[in-house]
Amino acid sequence: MSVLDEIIDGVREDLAERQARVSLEELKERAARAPSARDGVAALKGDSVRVVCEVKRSSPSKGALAAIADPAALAADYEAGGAAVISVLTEQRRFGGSLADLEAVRAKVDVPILRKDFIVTAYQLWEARAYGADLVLLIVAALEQEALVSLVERAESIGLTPLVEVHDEDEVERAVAAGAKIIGVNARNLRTLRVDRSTFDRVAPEIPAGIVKVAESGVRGPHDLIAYANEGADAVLVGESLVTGKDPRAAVADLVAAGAHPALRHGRS
Ligand SMILES: O=P(O)(O)OC[C@@H](O)[C@@H](O)c1c[nH]c2ccccc12
Repeated sequence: MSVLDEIIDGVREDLAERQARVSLEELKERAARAPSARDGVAALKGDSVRVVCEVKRSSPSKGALAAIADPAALAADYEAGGAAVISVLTEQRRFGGSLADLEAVRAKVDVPILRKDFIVTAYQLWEARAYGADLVLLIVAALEQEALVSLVERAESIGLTPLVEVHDEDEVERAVAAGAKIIGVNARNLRTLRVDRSTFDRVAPEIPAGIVKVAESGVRGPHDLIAYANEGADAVLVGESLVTGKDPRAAVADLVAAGAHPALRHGRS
């Protein structure tokens, strides 16, 4: 069984527990009271390269990264540094996240928030909205095509912007067929957990113009952002290097400044 399959098995067990505790009706009522969703597409596309900053305590490949006692304070630092979107990992077993983290971050920042999890059912979309997310990650490798199509539609119908994650050319085709407006190319293969930064350059040319392109994983600093931008990235998604660094606010500001350099405006659609 691949790591991805193992993660999803755990996600389904935890999900079943929450579903037994909280009805879909309750979630929908809570979602109706949540502030309306911010525009995820607008946040990720513009003249400068946008920076998505992730709240991530641990990962299957590296184990514990950072304790992050106060995820909202970290998110506020990200926002002050110029983050366009904040990604909150809510998967518990491997990434140490929770919906409580999402709720805490929502209460603190104004920028759009991405719920980063392994979403396999519409119930999780309602959770995302109920706890204040504006975008949701949908991982092509984790979903049958029919499920992907219906989750993209359902997410949009409740105001969420899906960020559809791919690892190769075939998955781009599936993401496009599902109607993705934002495609994230993850340099970390979720089956092997290996990071290969050349993935973006190989896969991004298959993404049709007009779809927002996000380069995910392996960004260590401004030089990686610049490389991804030169390969056509509209945005980058950064976790580990921010949560393990000394000054996340300054690190984000450095990335944002690099992404605002006029020379990078060429080549992006
Ligand atoms: O920590 P990094 O290498 O900067 O990567 C962040 C992000 O891309 C990574 O956390 C991620 C990308 N896709 C995911 C899917 C599920 C969980 C996590 C992820």
